[in-house]
Amino acid sequence: MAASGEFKNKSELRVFESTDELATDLAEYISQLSENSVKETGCFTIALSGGSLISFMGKLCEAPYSKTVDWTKWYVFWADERAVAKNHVDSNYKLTKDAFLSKVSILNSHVFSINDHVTVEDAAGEYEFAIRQLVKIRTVGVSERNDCPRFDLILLGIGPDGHVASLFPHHPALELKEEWVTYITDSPKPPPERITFTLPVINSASNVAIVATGEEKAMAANLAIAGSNENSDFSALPARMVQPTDGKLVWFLDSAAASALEVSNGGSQNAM
Ligand SMILES: O=C(O)[C@H](O)[C@@H](O)[C@H](O)[C@H](O)COP(=O)(O)O
Repeated sequence: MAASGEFKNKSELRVFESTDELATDLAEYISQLSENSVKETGCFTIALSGGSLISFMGKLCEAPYSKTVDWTKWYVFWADERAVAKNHVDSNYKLTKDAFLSKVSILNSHVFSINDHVTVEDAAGEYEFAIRQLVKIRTVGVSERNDCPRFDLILLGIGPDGHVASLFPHHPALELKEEWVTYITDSPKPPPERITFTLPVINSASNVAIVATGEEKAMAANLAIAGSNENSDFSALPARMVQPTDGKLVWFLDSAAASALEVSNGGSQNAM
């Protein structure tokens, strides 16, 4: 690890010289969270995003994790999903299945993908209903603060514009307080129709990890992590609004994505 830093708001920054190093540390981080959660609650609930993030899950499919992780206790969700057929090249389900799910022994009945035969609005409503049922039977934990589902880990990517999941700058979806899952039909990043977790759900997670690699993410990562409070328009950068209430946020950056940050080695920094 090239550098790391703890911030006042309990978030942590990990910077890596290479994406291979990042993927190795990410696998260890996820494996550890899985082990702790299975010990505590008997299961591990993880929500994934799309994009390059999934390519960094490959190490989890290799030794030692392929053998040490108790995959039968995993429950997999999507923090956002495109409203396309599950076998479509744009589907996050397809992306995750090809790169990860097809290589580990997670039970099919523990994988919760969206209904791709209905409208995006209905898909969002059905997805939220399914999660509400799983909270009722305590498969998914619940936040004591606001009855939101409390996922053990939500894995997010970040766009050059600072979007996370399918929550884009200045979008009304950022304001939602009651809904757990919503839908958009105007995504600036194609395809246009998507479902997405809302911020209350993301910020109710026990752990959130944001993974960013490449120069094109450097500005958004810097603004989100070290942006000055003068720029109080948080809605301009959804990634800055990821502040888990009773959870921990860890940033995984390669050196290119961290290139706009001045992070002293191991030093602490004022974050957002
Ligand atoms: O479905 C999506 O498009 C994603 O969930 C989205 O939030 C993605 O994670 C970021 O856009 C980063 O994508 P890249 O890492 O591929 O740039």
